[in-house]
Amino acid sequence: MAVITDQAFVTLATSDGYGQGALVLGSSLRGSQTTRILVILISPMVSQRVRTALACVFDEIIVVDVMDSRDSAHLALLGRPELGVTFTKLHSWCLIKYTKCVFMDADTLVLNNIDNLFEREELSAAPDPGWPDCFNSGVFVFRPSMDTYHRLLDFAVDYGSFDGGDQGLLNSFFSDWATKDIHKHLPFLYNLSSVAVYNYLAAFKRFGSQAKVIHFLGPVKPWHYTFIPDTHLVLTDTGKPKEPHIVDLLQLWWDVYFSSVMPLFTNPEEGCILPTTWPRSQDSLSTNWQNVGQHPEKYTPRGSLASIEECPKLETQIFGENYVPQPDPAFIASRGELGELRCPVTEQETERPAATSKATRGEGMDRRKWEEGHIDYLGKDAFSNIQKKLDQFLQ
Ligand SMILES: O=c1ccn([C@@H]2O[C@H](COP(=O)(O)OP(=O)(O)O[C@H]3O[C@H](CO)[C@@H](O)[C@H](O)[C@H]3O)[C@@H](O)[C@H]2O)c(=O)[nH]1
Ligand SMILES: [Mn+2]
Repeated sequence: MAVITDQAFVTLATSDGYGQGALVLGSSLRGSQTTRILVILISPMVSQRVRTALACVFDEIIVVDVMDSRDSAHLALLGRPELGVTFTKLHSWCLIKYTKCVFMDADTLVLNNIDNLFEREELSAAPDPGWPDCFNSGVFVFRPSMDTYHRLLDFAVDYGSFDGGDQGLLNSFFSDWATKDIHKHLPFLYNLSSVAVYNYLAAFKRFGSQAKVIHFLGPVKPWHYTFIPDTHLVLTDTGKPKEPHIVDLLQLWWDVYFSSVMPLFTNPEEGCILPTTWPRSQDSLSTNWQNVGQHPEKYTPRGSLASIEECPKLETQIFGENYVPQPDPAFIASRGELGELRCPVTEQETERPAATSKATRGEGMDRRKWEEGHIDYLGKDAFSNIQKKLDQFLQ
């Protein structure tokens, strides 16, 4: 299986939590037998322990500065105060030693080989489930280019992002995505958001088994749940299982975590235990995926891990010779406001939703309820209230 060295899957983790997600994503990509390089951008906040595990899964680990939109007004509208740091994704365009890349959020899981995405052009992405004329920025095909990188930063300074995160920015920048070229529309199955279960259950039941990538979009991520290995049960924060299809999706994620990621942490002092084979999508993930909606006992337990290998020595790389990790000083001088995009390292670590302030937690919960289809039409979600919010926003 020849590796194509000028093309890469790229993900991002600015904290250990998202690092866990990235480990599952990377393992699932290995399981899909991809022939592309796996790259992760991390912030200096990611712990050594998680970096060591990441080095077992990813070909290249790159430490980058965190960029933050610090756009609390728009992020509040989204109910996700923590997402300003997703501007850090923009660093992906600096990976110019690759000619083409596929960016994937750390909360995605690959069920089947998706290497054919590299046949697509920049910027190809799937529709966002909340507003399908926008693309979701959790999975997208792009061409690294310092020129595009600087133009994106420029654009961010001039116009900001309508949602405070990278998705708003990228949709404004690649603004003809919705209408210009249908080849740049990836099928929804390449970025099947778990909220689709609530949005359109019938379609999920009809087409869901063909999914290639699951995206655990929203404030509560798979690593926020508790997984009981003996029973393969996923528990929510309230202790009760959620909607059965969501539990099935979470179990897919946890199966990969349990079989491929946990062993990486078994003995961090003496290197880690590597799975001899990554679970292959065809004979494991997909089998379980076909069983979605069935009883949990139909899940095939993952094979046990046979041999112990030394974890490859961690090589944290800063970008290659041509990489410019920050805009050059002249650029900053011409754009004093660029400071707005940066935030000191100590402020980068985002907390899981339970640890956020009461006010923001309230907004997060509202969004979550909304996403789960529990909409308070007569109360706070009444049209008059939404209209008020829209008016405030548009002013
Ligand atoms: O503290 C953080 C937050 C995010 N990320 C990375 O940024 C991605 C996006 O954040 P995520 O929490 O996955 O956002 P979503 O819930 O998926 O929300 C949507 O909105 C975001 C902001 O616009 C977009 O980045 C997402 O692609 C889009 O799906 C993550 O997967 C990570 O790779 C971090 O590393 N650290
Ligand atoms: Mn995401």
